[in-house]
Amino acid sequence: MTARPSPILVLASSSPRRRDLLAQIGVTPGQIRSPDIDEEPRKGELPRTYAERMASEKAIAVPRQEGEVVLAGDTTVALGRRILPQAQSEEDVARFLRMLSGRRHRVHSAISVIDASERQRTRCVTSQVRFKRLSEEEIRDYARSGEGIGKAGGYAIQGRAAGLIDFLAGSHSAVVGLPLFETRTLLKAAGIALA
Ligand SMILES: Cc1cn([C@H]2C[C@H](O)[C@@H](COP(=O)(O)OP(=O)(O)OP(=O)(O)O)O2)c(=O)[nH]c1=O
Repeated sequence: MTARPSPILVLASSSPRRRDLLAQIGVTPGQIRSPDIDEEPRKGELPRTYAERMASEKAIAVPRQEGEVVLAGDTTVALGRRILPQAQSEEDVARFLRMLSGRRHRVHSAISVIDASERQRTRCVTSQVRFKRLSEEEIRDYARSGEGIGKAGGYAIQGRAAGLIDFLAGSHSAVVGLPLFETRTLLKAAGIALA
């Protein structure tokens, strides 16, 4: 019996973080394709359901050729039932941090993999994060750093925000953008060669 060649991995993401996270577990995608989907939450949609739907839709949205495996992800920051979107400006970052200051919030990080036989599997990891009680000066300094712009919830745990976070339960890699344990498991199941 001849061993089947490992399929080509397509990363359906425009996020450099997701590329770096994959590299951390020794995976280099053969192709990177940006998904273009409507990211507006549905009315009353719960944050976890939204994260799963986004990851699933991103995986479906990119063009796929025979023999390719597609991986997509979505990281959603939630305060109760409320979704905090990607911060677009320093003002957004400051506003989100004022909301997050001193209380726990959840980060839902979903991944979705479509394997070469078109089977799609989606998983979601939920982590809890708490910022210390932030002073107005800390909030302004962080917002001014620009780090939180383009990030869900307006912060980056892999950056200087780590110095303001006093509690994390769950998966650090998931908060950054990809739950690496679950990612490895799904990629293995899809036949991607992994160490
Ligand atoms: C909470 C948090 C989010 N983020 C980032 C990861 C994601 O890039 C972004 C969440 O937005 P996503 O919609 O998950 O991803 P994206 O739009 O950047 O990329 P794509 O959809 O093409 O894959 O926030 C961090 O880098 N660090 C953090 O601590």
